[in-house]
Amino acid sequence: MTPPYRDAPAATGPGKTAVLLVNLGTPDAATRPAVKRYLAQFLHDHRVVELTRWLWCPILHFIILPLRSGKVAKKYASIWMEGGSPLLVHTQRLARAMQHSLPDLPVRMAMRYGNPSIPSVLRQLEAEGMTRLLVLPLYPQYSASTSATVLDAVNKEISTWRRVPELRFIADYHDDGGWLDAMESRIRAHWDLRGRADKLLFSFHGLPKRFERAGDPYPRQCEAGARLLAQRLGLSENEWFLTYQSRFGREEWLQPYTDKTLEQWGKDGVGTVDVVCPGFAADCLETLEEIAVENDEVFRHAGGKQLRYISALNEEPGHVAALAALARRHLQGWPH
Ligand SMILES: C=CC1=C(C)c2cc3[nH]c(cc4nc(cc5[nH]c(cc1n2)c(C)c5CCC(=O)O)C(CCC(=O)O)=C4C)c(C)c3C=C
Ligand SMILES: [Fe+2]
Ligand SMILES: [Fe+2]
Repeated sequence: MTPPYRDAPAATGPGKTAVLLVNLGTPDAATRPAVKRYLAQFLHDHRVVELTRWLWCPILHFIILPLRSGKVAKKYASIWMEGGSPLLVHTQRLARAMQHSLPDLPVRMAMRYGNPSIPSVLRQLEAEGMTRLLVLPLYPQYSASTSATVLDAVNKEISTWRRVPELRFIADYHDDGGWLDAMESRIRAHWDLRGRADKLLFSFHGLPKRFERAGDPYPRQCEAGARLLAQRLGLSENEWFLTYQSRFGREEWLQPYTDKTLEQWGKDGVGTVDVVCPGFAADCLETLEEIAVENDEVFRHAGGKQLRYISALNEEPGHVAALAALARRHLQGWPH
């Protein structure tokens, strides 16, 4: 029987170290079929939906994909940029800027779901002679549903290679000094421009509560990072709050929920709120639409005056410097 391994490309030099940035992924177009394709790949990942196939597949194929894809495509259309989905555009710009900061090795980006896929980018790097790989998932806080599944996809691809690269993986950077500096500057820059709101809300993507009970460190890392930022910003306990957004399905997710909190604050007479989403390295549907549009409506409808969304770090220089320094630290001891 022929072994299932791909031949190693002929060695052409001493081997290369490469950095791979990975983000979640996004549809190729703001259309129903493209969103359906993307959601189907995403929601078949067992790290994301931990249900047995026989139970989940009928729900996914007959209820969720048909009902959700069109609705979500319209939301994507409302935030689409000239170069594509904001998540893709900002991740591409970030990777390009990081390449300038790390000129002596290739810096590439891939998406866990959709394009450019992890296998396609890894094969390109392999063809260029890559023998050492640093994987940096663009998630400051570790979760099995995000960071771990990136490693799964890398391992799945290289499990078919005869010569696998040496591998390093950055699991999280929620308390990294450089990243905290960048986040702090981002918030202060917003305040310099628009003044301080009555409250600063740290809104993180949610997870099923079940994941926390199973030992996922994500909520602890969200809390630790938000507290460090609040301290750096000199905020007292009643000036900031942490919530979780983007609930999916009927079971309980991490609480307190962002939308319910904003609704209550609107009713309680809180006038203005600044919302920052430190879990999102790049702006995307969950920030530009869910926070800046949907939750703004929730807040104002309940009586609030104004919700000001503080944009993600995206490709801004402080973010690039922080991630380049983080990568350099993890590359120590490797020739490049
Ligand atoms: C179904 C369960 C989901 C889990 C668990 C989950 C965790 C999780 N997601 C992010 C980051 C992003 N999620 C985004 C979109 C998105 N997330 C889910 C579901 C889960 N996420 C869905 C179904 C979608 C698609 C949109 C929708 O149908 O509502 C995005 C935005 C992508 C974009 O194209 O803009 C990001 C980013 C994290 C960090 C996380 C766990 C910590
Ligand atoms: Fe299926
Ligand atoms: Fe998500």
